[in-house]
Order: sequence, then C-alpha cells, then structure tokens
Amino acid sequence: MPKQLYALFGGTFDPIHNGHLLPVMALAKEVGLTQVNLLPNHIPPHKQQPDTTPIQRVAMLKLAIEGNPLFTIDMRELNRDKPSYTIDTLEEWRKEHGMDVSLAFIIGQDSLLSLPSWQRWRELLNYCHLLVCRRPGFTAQTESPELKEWIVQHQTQDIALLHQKPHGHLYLAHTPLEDISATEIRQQIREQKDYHTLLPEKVWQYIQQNQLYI
Ligand SMILES: Nc1ncnc2c1ncn2[C@@H]1O[C@H](COP(=O)(O)OP(=O)(O)OP(=O)(O)O)[C@@H](O)[C@H]1O
Ligand SMILES: O=C(O)c1ccc[n+]([C@@H]2O[C@H](COP(=O)([O-])O)[C@@H](O)[C@H]2O)c1
Repeated sequence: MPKQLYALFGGTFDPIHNGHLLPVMALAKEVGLTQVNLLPNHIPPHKQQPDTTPIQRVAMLKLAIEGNPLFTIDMRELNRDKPSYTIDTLEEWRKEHGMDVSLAFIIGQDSLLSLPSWQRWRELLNYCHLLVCRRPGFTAQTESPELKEWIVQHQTQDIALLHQKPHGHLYLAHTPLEDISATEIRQQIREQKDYHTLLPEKVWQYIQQNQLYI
C-alpha cells in the first residue's frame, strides 16, 4: 500500500470548468491520488480580482464536485485577507500536518512557466511536490534559463517517489488536453454564445440563475 499523497489544487476558479476537472481526475488516476483539495484563492497574486464573490466561486466549486468523492474544498486562502501566495499556504499546511507526510500542489503548464515570478518560488519544493497538468498552447519548454535548469534538477518520472518522499520533486503528467479557460467562458457569456459543454451542468445552471459574468 503506497503512502498517501495529499494534494492541493489552487486556482481562481472564476468559474471552475472542465479544463480544471478532467485533467485533474486523469492525474489522480495516473499518480494514485485518492483526494484532491480544491484551494480557491482570495486575492490572486498575478491576475485581476475575480468577477464573482468568494461565496459565488465556492458555491460553483460545491456544485462542480457534488457526488465526486475525489474532491474536497480547502477554504484557508479565502479566510486570509492578503494576496494568496502559495508559499504562505504551504507553510501553514505543514504546520498543521508536519513535514513527514507527502504533499503535492497541482498546477497547469501555463502556471509552471510563470513560476519564476511567484513569491519565493525556489522554496516551494521544500514543502510539496509540483504536479503539472498538460494545457493546450503550453509546453515545459521555457525560454528562462533558470527555470530550465530548475526543471532538470527536480523532475522525476517515478510516481512511487512522489508517495515515498514528502516533497521536493516536479512531475510532468500525461493528462488529456482540454482547451478551456475561464477567460474564454466569461467571454462566451458576454457574447451570449453557448458555453454549457465547457463546465458541469450544475455550474452552468448556477451561472444562468445568478446572471454571472454578463
Ligand atoms: N484547460 C486547462 N488545462 C490544464 N490546466 C488548467 C486549465 N485551466 C486552468 N488550468 C490550471 O488550473 C489552475 C487554476 O487556473 P485558473 O482558475 O486561473 O483558471 P484559468 O482558466 O486559467 O483562468 P483565467 O482564464 O481566468 O486565467 C492553474 O494552475 C491553471 O494552470
Ligand atoms: O505564490 C505566488 O506568488 C503565486 C503566483 C501566481 C499564482 N499562484 C497560485 O497558483 C494557483 C493558480 O493561479 P491562477 O492565477 O492561475 O488561478 C493559485 O492557487 C494561485 O494562488 C501563486
């Protein structure tokens, strides 16, 4: 029985969509995750404030994961009134769970490329592994020499290692490509286009009922 690998999946989720859910469900199978904690941020460090309130974003998360035991929600960033730096969250998580259990933080490939602009980014692997989902339009090929070198230093393809070691590795997953973004969904809504295949039906209904993003 491999050691449990805890997983956090951070995002703005404005709104949550199938480009979040389908790759992460595939990742869970690929790597052997039994639970993924969705971590909605409060003040995204690198983007505009969300169009919707935290309450609305969490309501959509709850509807998206209804009946899917893989997912739970971690509210800690919403309870902090400052930019949601991942390093702060990981430090707090480790204070609660200790340094011995294995923890993964899940990101998409676009986030991997932006990593050198994250707060104390080189320290992230002192607290977690990073699991990277594929995303159309992005690869792990980077122009940044420092990121390139860092990827070579930390990358592993050994899934067992992710369970055995508590933190320290980067894993580039083989997850399916889903060409969906929250930006595109918000745009489709403004243009009154049909977007209901891009997210779970119940999230679509919630957006319609509450007239979000118009
Ligand atoms: N289609 C996708 N495929 C793989 N990863 C994704 C996809 N969409 C989002 N992600 C990843 O999910 C995490 C949270 O993303 P976020 O909530 O910002 O969604 P987004 O669609 O990128 O939003 P926006 O379009 O508003 O920038 C990020 O690490 C991002 O890389
Ligand atoms: O810590 C940082 O500096 C940092 C910079 C950009 C993004 N993040 C986190 O990365 C996750 C995905 O971010 P985003 O902007 O794509 O929704 C989310 O949990 C953010 O809080 C974190």
